Amino acid sequence: MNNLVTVDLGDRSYEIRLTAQTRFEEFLAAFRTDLRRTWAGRSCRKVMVVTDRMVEPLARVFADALASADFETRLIAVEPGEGSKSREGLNCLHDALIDFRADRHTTVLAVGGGVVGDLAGFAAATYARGLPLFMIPTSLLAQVDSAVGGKVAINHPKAKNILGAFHQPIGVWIDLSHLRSLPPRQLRCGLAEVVKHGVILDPDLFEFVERHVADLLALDPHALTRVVADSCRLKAGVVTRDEREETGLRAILNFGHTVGHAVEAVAGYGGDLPHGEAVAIGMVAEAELARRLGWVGPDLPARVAALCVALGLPIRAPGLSLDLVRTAMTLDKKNQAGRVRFVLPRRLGLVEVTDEVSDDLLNSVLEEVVRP
Ligand SMILES: NC(=O)c1ccc[n+]([C@@H]2O[C@H](COP(=O)([O-])OP(=O)(O)OC[C@H]3O[C@@H](n4cnc5c(N)ncnc54)[C@H](O)[C@@H]3O)[C@@H](O)[C@H]2O)c1
Ligand SMILES: O=C(O)C(=O)C[C@@H](O)[C@H](O)[C@H](O)COP(=O)(O)O
Ligand SMILES: [Zn+2]
Repeated sequence: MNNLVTVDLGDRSYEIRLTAQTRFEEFLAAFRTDLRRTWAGRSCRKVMVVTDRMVEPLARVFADALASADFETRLIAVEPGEGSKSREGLNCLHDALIDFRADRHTTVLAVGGGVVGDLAGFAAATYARGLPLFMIPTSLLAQVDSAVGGKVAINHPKAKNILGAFHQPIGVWIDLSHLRSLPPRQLRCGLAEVVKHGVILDPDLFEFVERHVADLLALDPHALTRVVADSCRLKAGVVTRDEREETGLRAILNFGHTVGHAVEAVAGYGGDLPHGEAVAIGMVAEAELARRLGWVGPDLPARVAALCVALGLPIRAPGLSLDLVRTAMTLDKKNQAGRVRFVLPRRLGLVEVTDEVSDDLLNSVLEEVVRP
């Protein structure tokens, strides 16, 4: 087990630990260490384990390990998929916490992908004004992105993640062996966010993914370790400097997401366009916007598109309504004074936030995205 990275946020700092195979004594020791750092966690005797039905068997193993270490545990499994990141899903967790007689010393343990992490995290942020949250991300997307940085949320039917909070975990436990059961399509979704990290911050990471597509899709441990470790470090570096997206720095993590979140919302949560695929479509569209603005030459959008295709990710969302996609963008959280903002590349490894994309330019790029 390696301590991968410390997310340095003063008294809310936490460790991201990476292992190739969980040893439960090590997990329990790390969990206890992390609990001791928080006032509520110091007296924690109860743990609410939140998972989804696909990941439930794995979550049960962690719940059993905690029970054998004298924690009173309760496990709740939501339906898998984006549809659970909803007000109904949140109600279900709040009801379970009430039923469990959770108090402010009860810890929420999220075991699952980004949906479980965001949903359980928002339940933890809102119950009794904030419970300690520990994350065990089990999808690649959650390991490289969503378990890091404290954004927790549910969706509104019209806007992704619009009901949410910043609520940092007290610890993150990443076990690469959990990826063995992950469906290949979900593995690809995680790689989309890795490509994003390469484009916004790290040309070496981007080129590494270009060279190791087959290894990554085959779950080669060295290739996986590299992309998970680099992604966590890169994201932690951004989050420590702009935790709440106040200075604008954190917004760079939203490359591909202005278009991505809009097409995801219009396609319908729990439909056939998971987040990672929507991000791939969004990155290709936004790289093309940068080209048409003269910010980059043709090479960068071509490489982003080629890499997404090589990874088996879609780069178009044929048949979606352009009008609905435009309307969804009006609810993007980065908007200011009614203007839609984009994170666009200047070169590989460098991006800039802009609201200077004309309606005509945006429409012409989106027409290609949605063309049947
Ligand atoms: N908070 C953030 O910073 C942040 C960052 C990126 C994405 N997100 C959010 O994350 C969500 C997407 O996360 P995701 O891609 O993990 O989707 P997900 O949570 O729906 O997981 C994808 C599927 O894989 C299954 N699964 C997960 N781990 C598994 C495993 N080890 N073995 C077998 N099956 C497994 C799940 O049950 C689910 O069916 C979106 O809601 C997105 O908005 C949040
Ligand atoms: O952590 C961030 O900040 C991100 O933007 C990471 C994104 O990959 C992630 O999808 C996040 O949930 C988007 O945040 P939002 O504020 O645009 O909802
Ligand atoms: Zn994302």
